[in-house]
Amino acid sequence: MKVNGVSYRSIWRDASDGAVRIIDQRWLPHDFRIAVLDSLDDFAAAIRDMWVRGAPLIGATAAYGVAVQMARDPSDAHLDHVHAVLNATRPTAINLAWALNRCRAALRPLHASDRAGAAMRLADAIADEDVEINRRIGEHGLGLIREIAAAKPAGEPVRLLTHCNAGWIATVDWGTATSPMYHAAEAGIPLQVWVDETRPRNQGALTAWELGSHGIAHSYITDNAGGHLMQHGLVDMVITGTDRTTATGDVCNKIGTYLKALAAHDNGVPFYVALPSPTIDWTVADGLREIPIEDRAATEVSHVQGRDAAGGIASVEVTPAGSGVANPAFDVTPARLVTGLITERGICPASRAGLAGLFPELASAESRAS
Ligand SMILES: CSC[C@@H](O)[C@@H](O)C(=O)COP(=O)(O)O
Repeated sequence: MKVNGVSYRSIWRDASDGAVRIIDQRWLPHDFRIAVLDSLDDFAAAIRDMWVRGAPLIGATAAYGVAVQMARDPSDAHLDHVHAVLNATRPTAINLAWALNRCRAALRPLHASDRAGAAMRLADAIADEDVEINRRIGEHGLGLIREIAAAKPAGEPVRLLTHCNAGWIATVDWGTATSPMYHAAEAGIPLQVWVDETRPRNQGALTAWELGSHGIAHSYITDNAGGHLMQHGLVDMVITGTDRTTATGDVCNKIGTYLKALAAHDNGVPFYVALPSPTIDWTVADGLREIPIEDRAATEVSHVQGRDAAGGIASVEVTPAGSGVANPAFDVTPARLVTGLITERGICPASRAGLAGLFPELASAESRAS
């Protein structure tokens, strides 16, 4: 997608020098900076400390991390070491383990001298596949938005609510929850997007930055505003992303998603989740009990980062000295609260049968493995 009129992906291998570059998301939406990832420490820090973030982008970054490392030392021992280091960076988004396992399984049978080239081709393929998956999610989600628009007086906007940033910078391109929005905008359907701020890290500001860059009307709202807006009939549909969805359709996503799903359920507002297939964890049946929830630093809650009056980026403390702080970063929305899953193969109910119907080969591969 575009930044100041120039097309970017969130991660890419630069044709000029072969280096892996990322949009360094720590400074957005205020500063657009690009960083090079080179050492294993760089890749691990980039994922752990959220220079890159969002489940699909975490997976693609890990794949490029493996590729760069295979050019340095293609041994079995180093492959296992890189897998272990990167896999330990963030526990909740399944795309990380998915990408690392895929890389290791593809590289292990190869002679060491063939691994560097194969690893880089695979990382490029994972990135390209992500773009295509998200484009297709956008096409399927567009159908839902069209239906809502068709039931409204001409010109009245479709009002969507989204949580966190499941936008193009959370993926390689397009985004998951935002892809239907970009497709709707291209189709000329007027939109009004309610963007949850998503404390503590305010990823909603990233979503607002993205939508603003593409001319999509939006309002940045506090996390607690969504229920009120739904009660007053001001939300036609909720679309969120997901960091891990179980084989039974439970959806793990950024903390606060569950409360939005409850409010949507109470108010009869459809609650859809944009789900790329690499985000399905076929090994998990009960999201609430089985998905590890990332416990992040207290400073993310006690402090807020933003632009100060002098134009610099500053961090200020909001909690009183001595207060305890807890920071669970994700929650699980039970499948019963999810109206549907928008995947690259179409929309299905949030259920084992729904997912297996769209992805029979993945569902059966898992049942063979277990
Ligand atoms: C397309 S991204 C889906 C999710 O990864 C997104 O909604 C989210 O929760 C991101 O969390 P983050 O902690 O910023 O990585």
